[in-house]
Amino acid sequence: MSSSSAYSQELYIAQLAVQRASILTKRVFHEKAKGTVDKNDKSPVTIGDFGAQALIIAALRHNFPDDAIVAEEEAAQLRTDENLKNTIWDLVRSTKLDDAASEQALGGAIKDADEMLDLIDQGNSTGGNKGRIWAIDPIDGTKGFLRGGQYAVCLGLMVDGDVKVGVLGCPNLPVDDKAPLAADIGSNGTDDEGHGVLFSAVLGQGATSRPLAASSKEQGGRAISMRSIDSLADATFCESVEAGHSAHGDQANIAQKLGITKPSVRMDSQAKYGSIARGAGDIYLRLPVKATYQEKIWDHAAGDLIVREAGGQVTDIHGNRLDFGIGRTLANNKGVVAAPAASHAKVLAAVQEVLNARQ
Ligand SMILES: Nc1ncnc2c1ncn2[C@@H]1O[C@H](COP(=O)(O)O)[C@@H](O)[C@H]1OP(=O)(O)O
Ligand SMILES: [Mg+2]
Ligand SMILES: [Mg+2]
Ligand SMILES: [Mg+2]
Repeated sequence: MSSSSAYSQELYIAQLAVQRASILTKRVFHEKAKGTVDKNDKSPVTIGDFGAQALIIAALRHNFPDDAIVAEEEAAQLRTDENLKNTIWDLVRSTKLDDAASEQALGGAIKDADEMLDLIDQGNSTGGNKGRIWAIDPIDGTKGFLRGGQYAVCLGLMVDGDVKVGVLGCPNLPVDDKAPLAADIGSNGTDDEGHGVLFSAVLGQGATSRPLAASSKEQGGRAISMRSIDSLADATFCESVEAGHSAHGDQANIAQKLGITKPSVRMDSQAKYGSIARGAGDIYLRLPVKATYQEKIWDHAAGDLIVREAGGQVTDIHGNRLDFGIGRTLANNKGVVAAPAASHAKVLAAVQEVLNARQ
């Protein structure tokens, strides 16, 4: 991609920032006891989540000081837990990109532990449809991360509510775009040889993948696209591992209506979006379980763009595009239906039949 393309600098920095944060998450998995602490909402959050968020925000602040940031985590708990703060600080200050120039492009090291906490808290924007806003999920799929399954480091840039740049680091997905999705992908051990992929997209410029471990200087990547499926019966669909995050029963009924016979592939995180974008699966269904749950923008911004730039369509269960411009959540949307553009209407029709029958 030429350096004069729109958003080339944002893409470059976003890719490096996600690469660096992924190095930290892998270190946490391999080196640290993967202890969890309870957030108010009782979701598991590890030192990896805080550390990755600090590194990404530091990179954004250095390069784009005026941009707003919406990020999942906040530092309040670290301010009262010296041990936890120091553990994370040790990791953060010692995690660098291999290439000195790339590390420099991200602004280098954070000054001290207090600056780290302040950086983490700079992800507190309320979002909206004005100006430039980054959305960060430092570890999406924390449960997958903890069990050695799928997780993703997620970063998206929205401008006036529209996602323009999306980057997903998936340390435990196969590098090979053509690798079939294994049934055990939700808990396939470790991020060893042959694993680790970085998905990227810029609006109007297509989607790419490249090895996450590629030298951080390397630009570009391979173009990826969704599979064109002649018959939906041949499709593979992806869904959450967690039954509480999407309705497995309804999704099975939808698959049956579409004539799909292959079992669903269950995996955590936005790795689902990346997988279908490169044709390793075809459809991602996320039907609401709880009517009141509002999806978070950082759980979808990068994946939504990557799938659409790879030839897919992404809507909610009502057929509306995801609206990233109204705050930290997708309050205007319910659920997610992602499929190849040519098949999306059929998939959506099956979704609606099943949901209507539910009432
Ligand atoms: N009730 C819910 N319905 C849908 N998604 C949820 C729900 N509760 C949490 N999530 C979010 O879903 C994402 C993971 O989705 P998946 O199961 O597809 O991997 C996580 O970011 C998780 O948020 P959190 O990080 O706060 O746990
Ligand atoms: Mg979480
Ligand atoms: Mg998440
Ligand atoms: Mg998260």
